[in-house]
Amino acid sequence: MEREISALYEPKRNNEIRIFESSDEMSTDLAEYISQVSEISVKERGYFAIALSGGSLVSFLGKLCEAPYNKTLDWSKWYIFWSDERAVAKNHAESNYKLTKEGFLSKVPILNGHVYSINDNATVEDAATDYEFVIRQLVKVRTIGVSESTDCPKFDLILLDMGSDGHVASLFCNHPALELKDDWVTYITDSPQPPPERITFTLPVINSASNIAIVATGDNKSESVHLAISDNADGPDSPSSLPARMVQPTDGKLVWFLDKAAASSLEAEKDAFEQHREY
Ligand SMILES: O=C1O[C@H](COP(=O)(O)O)[C@@H](O)[C@H](O)[C@H]1O
Repeated sequence: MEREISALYEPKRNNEIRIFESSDEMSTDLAEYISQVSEISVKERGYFAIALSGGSLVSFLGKLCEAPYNKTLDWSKWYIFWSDERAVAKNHAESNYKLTKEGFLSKVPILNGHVYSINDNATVEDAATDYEFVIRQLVKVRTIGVSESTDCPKFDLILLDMGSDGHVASLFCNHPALELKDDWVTYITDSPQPPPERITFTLPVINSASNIAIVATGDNKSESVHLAISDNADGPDSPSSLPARMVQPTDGKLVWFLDKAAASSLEAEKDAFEQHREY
């Protein structure tokens, strides 16, 4: 059975799909996954540099704020970044900082000095330049690792939430920002979803991470999940029409966290993969 399915579905190296029956199960497994990655990073490097995103992902971080993780994790070694931010004040309803602060950061003992939010008091261009500068300083002292293959920062974990159109961070379909090779952080002023101005990690930075997790929930994301994951999907015509498909770690590992609705278009895979099966 497994052999038959792998003929239908071409596996990609170092990718894994996890499909969950309920939000509660996803939240539980995501907490365990993040906890394991953080413990390995702290053991190997002395730090855990994690980049967060906005969207529904944040609601799945709740279990990390509870026992046992709130007591057992070495929170003093956590360094927090954002894969993208909207150009709004930090107390604005559309701010990714506000979302993650209220849903996660305010509930765990992470040191304030380790929280690297994106400047909401500058133009998007300046905020992107400043953020890249800060990251460069932290790479120099190795609080953030460096990728030997790409010379980019090597975050221990980048958590992404895929939008229904297949965007990740603030990298939108067919946007020129997807082509950037040398910048680590960039800005856009024409986001197809409000607000128009945003700051975002570029693909080289995302793909240089040691670990990338993409969360997608709901049946409005199922077609994009299918196009992003399956080599058997028709289209997209060019990779940039589906940014999530361009997320492919250079040396790291990618894990998809899907609920059943988001996984519902994975026809070939659906029969083959129970929860936590690797492909
Ligand atoms: O605009 C954004 O959207 C995505 C996905 O959000 P969702 O509401 O569809 O779950 C998010 O990952 C990204 O960080 C954010 O800025």
